[in-house]
Amino acid sequence: MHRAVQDFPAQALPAWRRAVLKVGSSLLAGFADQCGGGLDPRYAAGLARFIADARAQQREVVLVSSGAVAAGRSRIEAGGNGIVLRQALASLGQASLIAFWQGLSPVPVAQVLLTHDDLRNRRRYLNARASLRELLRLGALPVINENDTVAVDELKLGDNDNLAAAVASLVDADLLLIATDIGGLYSGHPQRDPNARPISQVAAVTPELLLAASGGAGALGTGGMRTKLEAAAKAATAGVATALFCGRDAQVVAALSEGRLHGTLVAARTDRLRARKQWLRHAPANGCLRIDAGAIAALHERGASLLPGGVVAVEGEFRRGDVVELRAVGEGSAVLARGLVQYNSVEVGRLKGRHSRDIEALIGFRYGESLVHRDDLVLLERADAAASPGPTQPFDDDASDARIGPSQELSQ
Ligand SMILES: Nc1ncnc2c1ncn2[C@@H]1O[C@H](COP(=O)(O)OP(=O)(O)O)[C@@H](O)[C@H]1O
Ligand SMILES: N[C@@H](CCC(=O)OP(=O)(O)O)C(=O)O
Repeated sequence: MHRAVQDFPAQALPAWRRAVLKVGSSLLAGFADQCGGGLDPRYAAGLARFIADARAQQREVVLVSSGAVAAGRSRIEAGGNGIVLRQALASLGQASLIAFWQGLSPVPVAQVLLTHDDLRNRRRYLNARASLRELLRLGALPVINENDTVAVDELKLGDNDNLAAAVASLVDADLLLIATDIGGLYSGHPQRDPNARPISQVAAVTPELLLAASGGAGALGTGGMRTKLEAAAKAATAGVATALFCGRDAQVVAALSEGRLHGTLVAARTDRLRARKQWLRHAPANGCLRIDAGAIAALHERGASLLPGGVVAVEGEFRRGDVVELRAVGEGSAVLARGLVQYNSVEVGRLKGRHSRDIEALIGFRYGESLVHRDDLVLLERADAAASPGPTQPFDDDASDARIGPSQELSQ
């Protein structure tokens, strides 16, 4: 049965500025005839060109790349497919995988290994996010893989499709691109079901679709189309659209740079920011920051991040990555905003009222200039604020106006 990318007519790729591109083993490995089973650049080169084109268009790409196990297999004689063997092979192949992408990338590549546990833990999640943002700011290409050596059972995301969806949410991407060895999603297994039809657009990932995609992976991949659809469903919930396409077809890959997709587009179910802010609105808070009038105006009028200078008092005990409420000074004042705090309560206690350039001098390190970044902050309507529970601790009268920092502290 002939399955071709022509099954998938061109459609517009949603506008994007930051994307996560996932490249599966099926595109990188398995051409034993030419590469002794190691990594083969024949398809990866086109994808690397797409990444370079994106950079030239002032866009950012984070790469999630499989292929470590396949690369490991080419370095050592080992039969079988057991989990411990795969972990060892991933370890043997990971350095080659990074070297492989570096050989194709005009900019420095950076290795990032993650597990599910890293992304479930709010502090490690924030740390990973900050590192990835910094890598992008520096102009590097982050190349992410699952940390297979330590990832088993509940630590494991299990497949890089789901890892890519988690990363898309982690880095606030507006698009998830999944390159694989088939044109897109079919209504049945494309190699086994003669009646399988191509599906160009998916408005919602239904159980029926998941069933249609459950026919298993190709010879080299792990998840098959099912994990790609599961990943797309997760991304959709986080407000990110997913494009599934054939990374083996040079024209399909080149068309992406021009905003055309030949493949399957899974729509986002909500706006990305709305999904995040919705979560923030309802997540339980562990503390409260009392902020001054300058800070309140900056948050409302300029959509600013909260810098230390605008904080007057700290209430409750919280850790980096916890949700805190922002309130004006004064008993009975309503919750104005909620957000993820970048420093713990002791650190914020030392930083309050001070200029952000002094952060390192005051606490010995620095995660960034803001206490609550504007991307991690939701301003509440009056109705939300009224519904919020009261402060976790009584108002701290020790905070004197004399310690309030300059309002120009609240930048961005
Ligand atoms: N409904 C379906 N539509 C498309 N592909 C499917 C479907 N069901 C199963 N597949 C299989 O999924 C494979 C892609 O997944 P996989 O082998 O895991 O690749 P990767 O290494 O890119 O993750 C396809 O080559 C195809 O054989
Ligand atoms: N972490 C493994 C990849 C696991 C995986 O999801 O593979 P794939 O289905 O090819 O994307 C590796 O690097 O080999």
